[in-house]
Amino acid sequence: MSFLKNIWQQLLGINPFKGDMLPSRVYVFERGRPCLPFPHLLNYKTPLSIFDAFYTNAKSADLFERDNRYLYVMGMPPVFITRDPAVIKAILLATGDKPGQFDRDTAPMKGIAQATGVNSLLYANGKVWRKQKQMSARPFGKGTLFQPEEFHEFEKTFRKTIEERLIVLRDAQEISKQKFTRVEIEQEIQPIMLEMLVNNFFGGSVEYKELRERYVPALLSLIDYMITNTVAPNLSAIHQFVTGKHVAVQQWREALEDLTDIALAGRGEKAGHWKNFIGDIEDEEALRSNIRVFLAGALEATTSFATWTLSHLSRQPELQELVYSEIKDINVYDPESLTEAKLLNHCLNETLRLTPSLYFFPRKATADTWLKLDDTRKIMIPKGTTIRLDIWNANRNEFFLGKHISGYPADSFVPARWDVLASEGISRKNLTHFGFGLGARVCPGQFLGQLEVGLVVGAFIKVFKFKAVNNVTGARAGVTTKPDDGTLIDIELR
Ligand code: HEM
Repeated sequence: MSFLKNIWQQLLGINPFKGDMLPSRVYVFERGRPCLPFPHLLNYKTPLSIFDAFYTNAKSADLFERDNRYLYVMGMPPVFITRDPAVIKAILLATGDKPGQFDRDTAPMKGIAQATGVNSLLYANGKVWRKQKQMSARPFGKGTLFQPEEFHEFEKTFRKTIEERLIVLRDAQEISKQKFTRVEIEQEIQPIMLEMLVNNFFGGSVEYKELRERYVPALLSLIDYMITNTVAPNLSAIHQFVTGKHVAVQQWREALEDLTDIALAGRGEKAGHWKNFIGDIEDEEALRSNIRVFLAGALEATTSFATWTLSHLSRQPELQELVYSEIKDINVYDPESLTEAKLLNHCLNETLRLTPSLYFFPRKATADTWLKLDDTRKIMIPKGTTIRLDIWNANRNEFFLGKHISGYPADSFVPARWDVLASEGISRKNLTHFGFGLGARVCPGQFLGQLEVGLVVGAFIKVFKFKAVNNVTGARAGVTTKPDDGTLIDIELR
């Protein structure tokens, strides 16, 4: 029935949305766009261009129509893309497990779920998600992680891990007798991030060399494979069969399983953070699913966050020096010191705004849903609509975050904007950027991630001055975004 209704509306050009303002339509074939407005084998590696394809021909004088677009074809429910922060905020706050609320659309994560399991906090919806959420609320919450004893234990072990790895880089620089060493810092950050999670957070025991040589490459290849497998599962299977790649895929999966075992090993003696996972775990497989997601997801997201911060700072030597003078005498990054390191915090916040790690959030409308955007405007999103919340473009939306509000253009990296906003009484609480999400499905790892990234970036700035090699760095987008040059920088000892 809805198929016929959709076809009917599509042929007659009837807008399926209702309300005080309506999204505008995108057609499959239009001129002047960077690519087709859906992922296929030729464009799936450049998802940011797919979003651009939605907006390229949006010429309406009405801002809402330019920022909110839909594709409506072949009797399928509409695909709705928005870069409008007000709409994104309303949808995030109306996402959850209650009847009629928006669900996470799991379609873009099908490949990921094949490797991690379907019961994880990331993939599940409804009751299973709620259970997982309850299980992880305490151990990942700010109240637990930032308890003085808990915090100091992590801060110390995290810092030790980071210092040990930076010493290797520093020694290499000293031995070379060169003023600068050129490095793709992303490769150095990845194993550090995994080490902090597996050894320090979960109390596991794995050698750094093994992390670097086996686990990081295996996880990255598996993530890449999972993305291809989501876009074109059948072609991917044929490709594996012909090239013999299935043997490699099997090895990557085994590596993820082995690392999951290592992370789980400390559970019996309540090592690392395991003491905070209270209560009986009824579903062991669901727990394993979550650990797999934490390992792969945290490696991706924290690396993205840290590399973007270093990449931005590598282009602003004066700002780098200001952050250095702020933190040079800080030896322990306890909550007080971290709060005092205001500029470092602004840099982290600005990084996640301008170059968010998770660049889109997928949602699905489970019912015809009326959304209230503010006191006067509302909009109805029809049941079955596939929703893509375009965080990358929303976070740089000039109208919401630009010069007239924050004193600086929205598409530039200016940590000082957060001072301007604060002086006007606007904080992250009321001026949303979506770097860690919002609402019920907000990132459970945000405090852990923020702590890890703050420590890595702070420690790095204390040892090195660094300069970008390339004048301009674009974004590479897969599961997360990263600087497309691997964060290629020249580092110099302080
Ligand atoms: C520091 C870098 C990180 C960033 C920028 C980040 C970002 C995000 C964002 C934006 C979401 C919401 C996605 C949505 O609404 O669709 C999310 C969800 C999630 N994150 Fe993170 N994350 C980070 C670190 C971590 C860490 C360290 C963990 C775990 C150890 C983690 C685990 C998760 C999980 C399981 C979800 C799904 C939550 C749910 O659906 O209820 N993240 N993350």
